[in-house]
Formats: sequence, structure tokens, C-alpha cells
Amino acid sequence: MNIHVSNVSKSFDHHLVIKDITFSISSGEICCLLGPSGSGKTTLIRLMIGAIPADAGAIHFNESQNPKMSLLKEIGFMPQNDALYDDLSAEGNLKFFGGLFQMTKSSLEVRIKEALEIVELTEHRKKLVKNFSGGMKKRLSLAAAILHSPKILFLDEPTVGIDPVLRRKIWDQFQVLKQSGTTIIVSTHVMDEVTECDKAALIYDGSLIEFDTVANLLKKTQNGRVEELFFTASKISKGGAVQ
Ligand SMILES: Nc1ncnc2c1ncn2[C@@H]1O[C@H](COP(=O)(O)OP(=O)(O)OP(=O)(O)O)[C@@H](O)[C@H]1O
Repeated sequence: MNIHVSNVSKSFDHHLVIKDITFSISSGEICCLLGPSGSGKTTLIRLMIGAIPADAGAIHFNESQNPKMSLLKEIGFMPQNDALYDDLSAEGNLKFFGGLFQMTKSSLEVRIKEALEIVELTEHRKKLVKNFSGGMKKRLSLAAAILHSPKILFLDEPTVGIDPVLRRKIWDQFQVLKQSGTTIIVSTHVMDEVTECDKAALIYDGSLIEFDTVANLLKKTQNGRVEELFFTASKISKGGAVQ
């Protein structure tokens, strides 16, 4: 599904935190949201999934404006802070989330098995989540987000606390999802992950200061290094030109 964000703004307590943001992402693209802490990445994701209403502007998935009930099943969301039930097992959590998406018993069973394999939690499926490490919770959250095979996947810092080997595996999985047409929006502070993405949105203090392909953005930096994108962001925000 394509995503169109048009002139979206959002304030909290009279403080404007998302400022007239417009961009588009095509089906099967991976777009990362880059910006310093507090720049508005999570808020933008929450606006896109329809968890909070925009004060102005609109968000469309293909031709349909979100939020819309019929679009719910098309959206997968992995929040920054895991939204899991501590007193349920890994499998119990996935059954619960699958139930929300009204998956049939048989497809739920198949998808739980697949999702647990992807995040390497098969052997821990019966364990209560309260006994999970932070990284295991993160992986289970990811399994919950992809369980219903959403057409759009929103990931808010998905690999924090995950070791490099599994992070590589998870990104391989994102690339597989992309190949099958899933559109992925991911906020990240991990530099290596930026080069996995097709497009990047640089956000600073609630404004979209750059939106382009990662290849084009890297060409605009002084040394072609991903880290420079962050410095670019702050230079632009201070009125400096991109060198
Ligand atoms: N529910 C809320 N009520 C009031 N202010 C909020 C709320 N949610 C976010 N904010 C404010 O909006 C701004 C953007 O926050 P947001 O969490 O979107 O940033 P972020 O880029 O995701 O940061 P991080 O990288 O640290 O997760 C911050 O100033 C934050 O304090």
C-alpha cells in the first residue's frame, strides 16, 4: 500500500510537535524516520497508524483516509515500549493479538509458528513474558506486529536491545516482507539500518527537513557517511546549507 502524509500537524498542550509534514511512500518501500530524541518520530508514527488524531492534514493509505476500521487489519505496529501481557506466555500473547485481527484458528496457528521461528522464540513459546529478557520481549513484539501479515508495518526502534546477529536476521526478514510488497516505516538510531532503507525522512524539531532516497541523501553529505545525515539535519535546522 502507498502512504501519503499531507500537511499533517499536531500539538500537545499548545506546543506544536509535528509541523506541516508532507511526504509519500510507495508500496514495498522501506522508509526510515531519522532525527534526534524528541524530534517527533514516535508522534508521527502514532499519527500515521491513527492512534492519535492530527490537528490538521490527512493520512491516506492508497485512496483511503486513516483512521478507518477497514484499514486496521492492514497495519502492523511495533511500539517502542512493548505492549505485551506479562502474565501470558509468548504463544498466549500472540493468540490474543491474532484474536484482535479476527484471524481464523488454523491461520493463526500457522502464523504463530512462523512468527516465533522468525524471531527465534520457538523454544520459549510456553514461557511467561514476565520471565523474558528485554530483547526477548522486543522480538515477541515484532512477532505480534507481523502476525496478521499486514500490508504496512510501522516499527518504532525495533532492534534496540537485540544482538547484531539477530538484528541482521530481522532485517533480512524486513527485506523479505518488502519483496512481498509490504511497506515499512521504521524509526531508528542505528546507522547500519539506514542503508537498508529505500527512503529516509529527516525530522528535526517536528519539521521534515529532508525527504529523499537514502542514496540521494548520502550524495548530499560531505563524506557520504550515514552519520553525516544526522549532522546534516542539525545544520539545516540552524540555517546552514547542506554541503
Ligand atoms: N502525549 C504527549 N503529551 C505531551 N507531549 C508529548 C506527548 N507525546 C510526545 N510529546 C512531545 O512531543 C515531542 C516529540 O516526541 P516523540 O516521542 O514523538 O519524539 P521522538 O523523536 O520519537 O523521540 P525518541 O527518539 O526519544 O523516541 C517531544 O517534545 C515530546 O515531549
